[in-house]
Amino acid sequence: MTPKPIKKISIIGAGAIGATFGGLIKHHHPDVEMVMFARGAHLAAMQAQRHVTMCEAGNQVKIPVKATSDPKDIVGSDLVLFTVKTQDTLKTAELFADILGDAIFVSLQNGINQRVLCKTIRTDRLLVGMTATNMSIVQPGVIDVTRRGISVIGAASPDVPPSIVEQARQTLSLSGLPVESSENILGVQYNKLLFNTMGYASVLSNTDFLNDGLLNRNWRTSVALPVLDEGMRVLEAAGITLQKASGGSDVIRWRRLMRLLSTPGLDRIVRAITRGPLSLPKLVFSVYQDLQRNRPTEIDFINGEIVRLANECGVTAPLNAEVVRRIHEMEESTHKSFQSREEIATAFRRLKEAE
Ligand SMILES: NC(=O)C1=CN([C@@H]2O[C@H](COP(=O)(O)OP(=O)(O)OC[C@H]3O[C@@H](n4cnc5c(N)ncnc54)[C@H](OP(=O)(O)O)[C@@H]3O)[C@@H](O)[C@H]2O)C=CC1
Ligand SMILES: CC(C)(CO)C(=O)C(=O)O
Repeated sequence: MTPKPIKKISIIGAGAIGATFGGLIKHHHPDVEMVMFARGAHLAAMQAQRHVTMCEAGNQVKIPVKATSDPKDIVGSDLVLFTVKTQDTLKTAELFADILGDAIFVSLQNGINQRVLCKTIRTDRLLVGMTATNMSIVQPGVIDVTRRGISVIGAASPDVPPSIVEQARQTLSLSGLPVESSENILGVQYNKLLFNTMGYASVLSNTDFLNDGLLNRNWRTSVALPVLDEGMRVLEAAGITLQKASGGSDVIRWRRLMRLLSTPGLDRIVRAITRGPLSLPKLVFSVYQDLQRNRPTEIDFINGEIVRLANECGVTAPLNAEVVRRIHEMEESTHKSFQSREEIATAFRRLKEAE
């Protein structure tokens, strides 16, 4: 069967990630009908201005979009991109599930959301994915395109015909962002999740993960490597095979690299190179963005997912549990005071020794 052409696209949760994909598709393909579902001040700004502003490397573009909060506006969509935070997944999906018709539904969120989405969304239309892009809402209606990374999508179950996966991939690629598909999307999602377990641990000390975290021997060997090792042990116990995206981060390679960096003197040489022309990007993790905005984070679905899986398999994950505990503590405190890298490294080293 020839897939239906994509004429109308809706973005449910048109925040940092969703508005970027939606905005860029509309920018490059003005004939596509683009509907952005958002809420609060961000929705109000897009409605008042009738556009979303995208900033990238000092340039600004204003892209005309229809912004709404009325679920009925979804009717007739050929593809729906779902980009709410993981904790909002079920209640948001339920608002739209009965009126999606034949729309292809693509979740591009962190976490393993298919478990929840398959309860409400047609399984023959349900795709999930991961994105290694990095974006943020810098003010209502304004998105900063911080990093154009790869995104990968795939069928959440064998019910989805391969032609639908390919059509979704081609549609999201209209944004100009690289998008590929994978037959082991669960492995891709967990690969990214493990990367984020280390990244979110770096948020505890407001550490620039690549430049000051991985290249700092004490933090790397006391926090990043043990958190990753623990996650990998849990996934192995759960029988999950990791899969990397082409050009994307591969946690198995990250682990090898981190161990290699412990060769005497090597991290100092790498640091000297990266302080020069080969500087590493500064990632602004979404957990950090949420803490800054006094919002609940997705920590329960990332480091917390490792803890959940560990419980399910009868093993333990105390380091990931500690990241979850500490991030929740920060969510609850009014002053987001970070501890130093050294304090966090000492606390995690003690925890590891106590195992
Ligand atoms: N930002 C990034 O760089 C990256 C994010 N991700 C993942 O992508 C997903 C989306 O993250 P991100 O774009 O940063 O999140 P944002 O908070 O920027 O965007 C989500 C948007 O959805 C809105 N929303 C929530 N519920 C509804 C609803 N019922 N109706 C309409 N709008 C709704 C939110 O409103 P409100 O603010 O009021 O809650 C918010 O504006 C997350 O899973 C995140 O982990 C993955 C890689 C990178
Ligand atoms: C690693 C990153 C920034 C995506 O590139 C992310 O997934 C997050 O901030 O949650």
